[in-house]
Amino acid sequence: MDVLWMVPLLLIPLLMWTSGAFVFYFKKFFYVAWMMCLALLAIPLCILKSGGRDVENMRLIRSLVRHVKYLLGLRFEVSGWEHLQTEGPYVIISNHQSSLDVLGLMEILPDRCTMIAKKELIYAGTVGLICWLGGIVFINRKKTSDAKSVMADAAETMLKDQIRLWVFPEGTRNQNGDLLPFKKGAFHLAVQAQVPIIPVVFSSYRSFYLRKEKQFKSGTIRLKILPKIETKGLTSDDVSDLCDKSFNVMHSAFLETSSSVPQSNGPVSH
Ligand SMILES: CCCCCCCCCCCCCCCC(=O)SCCNC(=O)CCNC(=O)[C@H](O)C(C)(C)COP(=O)(O)OP(=O)(O)OC[C@H]1O[C@@H](n2cnc3c(N)ncnc32)[C@H](O)[C@@H]1OP(=O)(O)O
Ligand SMILES: CCCCCCCC/C=C\CCCCCCCC(=O)OC[C@@H](O)COP(=O)(O)O
Repeated sequence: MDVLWMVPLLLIPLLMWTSGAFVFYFKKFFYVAWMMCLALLAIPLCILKSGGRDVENMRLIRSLVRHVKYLLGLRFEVSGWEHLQTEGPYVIISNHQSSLDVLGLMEILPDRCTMIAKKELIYAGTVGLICWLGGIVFINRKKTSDAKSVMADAAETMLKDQIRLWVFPEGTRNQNGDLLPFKKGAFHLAVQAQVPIIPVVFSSYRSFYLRKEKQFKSGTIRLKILPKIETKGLTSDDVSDLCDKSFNVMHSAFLETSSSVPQSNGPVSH
């Protein structure tokens, strides 16, 4: 009889464990904490290897992050690898749904490639420091003139140091099931440096990850690398057309890959 009162006590954690919201918070917390720990490990390794801020550190960061997808029950299906076989600098543009995008980015990140990010990221503890060591270019989105001049410098550095840059042209995270209109920075950057743009599309996360509904199941993400778009000979007058053209190819690819995303194939939590 005495043990009967323990039944609800045992049921509560069991119910929490099987509830979607618990799994959501647990996986989110684990993801952030694990990335923070990995960054802590990466910091001394990067400093020992390159002595400080260097795009080459991204190789090490990439190799340390690759296993994280397994821990979260995520799978990537990549297509269009051949489009990344382009010599020299280029600008990669992709849609941006969540901080989980970092996992897909690290799946396909080419050598000598770093990112453009909001400046607030530098304050994200060990992750912020590893972003700085990896050569990430920080911009102040609230001050367009500052952001433009940082990106103009980045165009010069790309050519001088043979660096590739990954930009999220939506300018913010977006999980509304479609793409946001693109900001122009990525296209000015590519035109100023006269380098090609390689569009990359992540399929919708909505079949396994819903922030508002607190759902984070196992799932498959399709990553589609699209053919490069040349910018040789283009000027700032062509930026709007280039932006529209890039949006259109990515939008079609987003709708196509997202409609055929397989449902979760790992253990499903409700
Ligand atoms: C082991 C380790 C574990 C841990 C491992 C961690 C790994 C580390 C992974 C990190 C991963 C990072 C992930 C970060 C993800 C984000 O931080 S996303 C947010 C930051 N990124 C961005 O915002 C990029 C996209 N934004 C842009 O490009 C925007 O254009 C800018 C530059 C911010 C400007 O913003 P805006 O003023 O709101 O934008 P916009 O309407 O485009 O431009 C206004 C005018 O300026 C003009 N303009 C814009 N840019 C330029 C330019 N560069 N030159 C000349 N004119 C320009 C436009 O043409 C426009 O003029 P009109 O054509 O209308 O006449
Ligand atoms: C205040 C700085 C941001 C706090 C970040 C918390 C620490 C994150 C720790 C581990 C996650 C590892 C991946 C880190 C890269 C996440 C990049 C990211 O997704 O930044 C958000 C930015 O794209 C758009 O921001 P907004 O949605 O416009 O706002």
